[in-house]
Amino acid sequence: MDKKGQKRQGYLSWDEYFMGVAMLSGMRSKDPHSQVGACIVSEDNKILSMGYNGFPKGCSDDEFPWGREGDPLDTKYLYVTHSELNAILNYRGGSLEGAKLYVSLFPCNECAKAIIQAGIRTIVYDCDKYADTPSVIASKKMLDAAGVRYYKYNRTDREITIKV
Ligand SMILES: Nc1ccn([C@H]2C[C@H](O)[C@@H](COP(=O)(O)O)O2)c(=O)n1
Ligand SMILES: [Zn+2]
Repeated sequence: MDKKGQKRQGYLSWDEYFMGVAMLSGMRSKDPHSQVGACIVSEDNKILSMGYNGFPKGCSDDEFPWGREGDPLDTKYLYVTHSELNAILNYRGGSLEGAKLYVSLFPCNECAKAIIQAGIRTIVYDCDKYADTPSVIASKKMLDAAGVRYYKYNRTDREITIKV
């Protein structure tokens, strides 16, 4: 059948598009172990905000620690802002009520609190490598109680190449 005059096939699905944007955002992270990206989308599929894990403004990527072990004050954990929280805080447009969050790693308990309070109703996540930790177990407990829906991103194995 002649395809002339018909729409192009093979375009990105909404989930591929927004998870792709979240992953691209994660590529800005300086964290040597886990680069996490997030993209917040309105109910009608408009991108509202993005974020990645990093230190707060004024806290130098070269001076604050990126380590994972040892004295807690010498690890990243007390200083880093998670991608989801950065995406929420980066939003300047008002309410996030009813929004969807695409994130490359399942949200921790602290981000879950912010997600719930911001009114985000749906989470699409890719990796859940910390599923057995108290932080993620508590996160799911709160998200369930608050009626925030979450589902795993269905990887399509599509390779998206961008030359810059
Ligand atoms: N949902 C999440 C979970 C973690 N992060 C950040 C926090 C750290 O920078 C990194 C995790 O480090 P790891 O323990 O894997 O070395 O990812 C986030 O942004 N969002
Ligand atoms: Zn978090």
